[in-house]
Amino acid sequence: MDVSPAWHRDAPAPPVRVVHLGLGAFARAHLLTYTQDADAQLPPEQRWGVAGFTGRSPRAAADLAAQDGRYTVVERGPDGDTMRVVDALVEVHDGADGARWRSLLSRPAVGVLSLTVTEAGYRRTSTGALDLEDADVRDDVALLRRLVADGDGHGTAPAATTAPGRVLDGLRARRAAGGGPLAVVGLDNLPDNGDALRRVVLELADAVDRDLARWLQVHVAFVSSMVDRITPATTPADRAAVELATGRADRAPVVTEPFREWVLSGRFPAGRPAWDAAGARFVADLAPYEHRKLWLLNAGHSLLAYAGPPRGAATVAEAFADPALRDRLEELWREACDVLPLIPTELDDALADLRERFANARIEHRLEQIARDGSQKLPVRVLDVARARRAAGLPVGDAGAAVLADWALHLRAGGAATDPGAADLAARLGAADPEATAALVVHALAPDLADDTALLAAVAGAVADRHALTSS
Ligand SMILES: NC(=O)c1ccc[n+]([C@@H]2O[C@H](COP(=O)([O-])OP(=O)(O)OC[C@H]3O[C@@H](n4cnc5c(N)ncnc54)[C@H](O)[C@@H]3O)[C@@H](O)[C@H]2O)c1
Ligand SMILES: O=P(O)(O)OC[C@@H](O)[C@@H](O)[C@H](O)[C@H](O)CO
Repeated sequence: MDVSPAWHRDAPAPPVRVVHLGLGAFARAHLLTYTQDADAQLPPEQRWGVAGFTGRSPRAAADLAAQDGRYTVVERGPDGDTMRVVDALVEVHDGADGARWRSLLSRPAVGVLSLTVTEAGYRRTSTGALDLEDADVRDDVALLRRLVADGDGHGTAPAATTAPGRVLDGLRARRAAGGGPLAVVGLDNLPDNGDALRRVVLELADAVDRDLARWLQVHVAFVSSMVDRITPATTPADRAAVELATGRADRAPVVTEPFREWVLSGRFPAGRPAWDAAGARFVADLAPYEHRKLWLLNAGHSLLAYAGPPRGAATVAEAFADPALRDRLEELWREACDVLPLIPTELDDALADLRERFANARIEHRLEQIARDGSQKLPVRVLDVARARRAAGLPVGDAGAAVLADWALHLRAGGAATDPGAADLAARLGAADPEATAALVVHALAPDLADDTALLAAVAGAVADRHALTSS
């Protein structure tokens, strides 16, 4: 594809050493800025160039290819914007390009495979296992069995469909080519995302070829990471603002907040960018960091996403400015802090940051975006807190229970249209009474808590309160 002269590089592109799946807004605002900053002091040939593949639609690849992978990151603070061009993305491809995917992942020089494919992209059941009943997963099993049987290293075969399928296909090609060990890094909002990936990829490998599964266990390190940077979907107004400020039409800018955080845990057997030089932290125990992020920021987002729209709010900042929602949010945060094993000052600092970040009205983070796929998000944002409170012998958190009630109402109002994982539940909710609604919701999201009478009563009570409000 012809690259517009406005986007020509000033220096040669670095070699590909990271392959990334999921070229969404977040990867562009987070992984790629950390990688660029990590490489800043190195000559081009020693840098870690990133090859990006789209997860589903080819659109982001087409937009970015026209700019040689370069794009503008707008850091939008409460008082103004700063803009920078990111150069770390050196190749962009449609994820359906199986041949290029296999070829890059076969190279010994590629040391990292990273992913941002959304929570739903892991294709897990409610127990965290790979959903082997999923039709796309079944198709991937058949494709991968054929490829293993053919001994096809790169080939012209079509790409796998699912993210676990693509990861396994790339690793299969790497093994066939003798490409050596590799680190696979998760950057989605899931606790222990590296382990979640390991599980679905290994379960898929078991279904495809046991030898391949054994090779993975020895040669592939799955790295978990907690990632944080609020990055809404880019709007036409964002693109217009970038063109006005830079004089250059950008088809793929991202708008993000100034704040960013990355904490990783795991091994990198084939090296990695010096992300620590850019502020990332490497720790032995990631759990407290990811719980802090998921139980405070992400759970808070979900609360606002389901409770905000019925009160007229469309964005995080609008919902955060509503005193009633703000009270509920502070209560939700107290319930989570009760079971977060961090020192009080660290929690206070995180909450102070969150209050500032949620209040940033210049970041237009739409609640409808956050509300999608609640069936995948609420288990790790809200139900894990309920579990932790139960294990600690603490009373059920009413603010957490109320999020589940609001979600049930959101599904009844058509929310399952953007949450395929909740379609069955939404069909069963119908006109169920509060007790039946609570039982259905808790059973769908956390079967292990289905006998928790206190939780069921709290959710039913919150549903009844909402019914009373709408019928009064
Ligand atoms: N946006 C944020 O503020 C933010 C912050 C922290 C973490 N994250 C994580 O990053 C993920 C992506 O966020 P985003 O803002 O880039 O979203 P986005 O909608 O811009 O991009 C989503 C990406 O995931 C891919 N994808 C979607 N569904 C998929 C599927 N079923 N299989 C494979 N790939 C799939 C898409 O192709 C796209 O590349 C989030 O779901 C979250 O887990 C986002
Ligand atoms: O990106 P999602 O869809 O997993 O969730 C929406 C938000 O809660 C989330 O993106 C946050 O903005 C993000 O996790 C901040 O780091």
